[in-house]
Amino acid sequence: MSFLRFESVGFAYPGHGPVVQGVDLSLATGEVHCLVGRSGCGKTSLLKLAAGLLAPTQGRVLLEGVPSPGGTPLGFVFQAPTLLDWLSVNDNVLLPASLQRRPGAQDRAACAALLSQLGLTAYADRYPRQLSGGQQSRTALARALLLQPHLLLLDEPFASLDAITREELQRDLLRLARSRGTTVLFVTHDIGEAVFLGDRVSVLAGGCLVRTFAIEGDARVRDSGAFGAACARVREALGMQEVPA
Ligand SMILES: Nc1ncnc2c1ncn2[C@@H]1O[C@H](COP(=O)(O)OP(=O)(O)OP(=O)(O)O)[C@@H](O)[C@H]1O
Repeated sequence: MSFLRFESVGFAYPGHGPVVQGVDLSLATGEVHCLVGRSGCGKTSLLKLAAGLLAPTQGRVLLEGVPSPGGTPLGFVFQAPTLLDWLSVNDNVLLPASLQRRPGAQDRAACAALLSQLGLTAYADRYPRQLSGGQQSRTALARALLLQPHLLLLDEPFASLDAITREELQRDLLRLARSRGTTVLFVTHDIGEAVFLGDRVSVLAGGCLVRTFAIEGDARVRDSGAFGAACARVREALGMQEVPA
């Protein structure tokens, strides 16, 4: 059984034409799947359909075999870190637990472990305005992982970061997702980011899934020829022309 499955999924916002059409896609448990596509092609809408924040107007979205949202715990990281200004890093990360109950020792231990794994321990008592962009993104990632979600949905979470910080966070994300067996659906505009992170990369255009590529072996190693070739295949599927120097 696939972990997350889109079956002939279509979606239209009320009073508008379709923004997602005929999407068939299955993610295996623990898979990191990247969605790339031009602005407005329906990536965020597809993430929201996976989360059950939108209901398909055609087809169905199944999470662990039942229509989403079912009982599967999931985490969502948005493009902007969306931290609460008036809460410390520690309390921002604990928020998903605080919304359900008074955080207990187990929640605090999970929070401390995530802060440590993401290099944030020294910043636990700071407020979001006292953090760099990368630290804010790490805090948002820690918060999304607090309740050990089975599915992590990320909508261009590192888009505003500089290249060095972005690469560090990509590695942090992969390390944490792999060690926990978390299934990840990651939206990005950045082809290199998609090829580096994804076990598979899907290309979305005009709300339709046009191609899915498996990324294997050396294709995951940045600067390798195979990585460049995989990026070129994705670029071609996006209909992007190579511009001669
Ligand atoms: N609430 C809404 N009501 C009507 N149309 C919407 C709504 N939200 C998004 N859209 C439209 O749906 C289409 C797909 O939007 P979506 O946000 O899914 O695209 P995207 O690929 O994530 O874009 P970007 O990369 O720019 O974030 C766009 O044309 C957008 O204008």
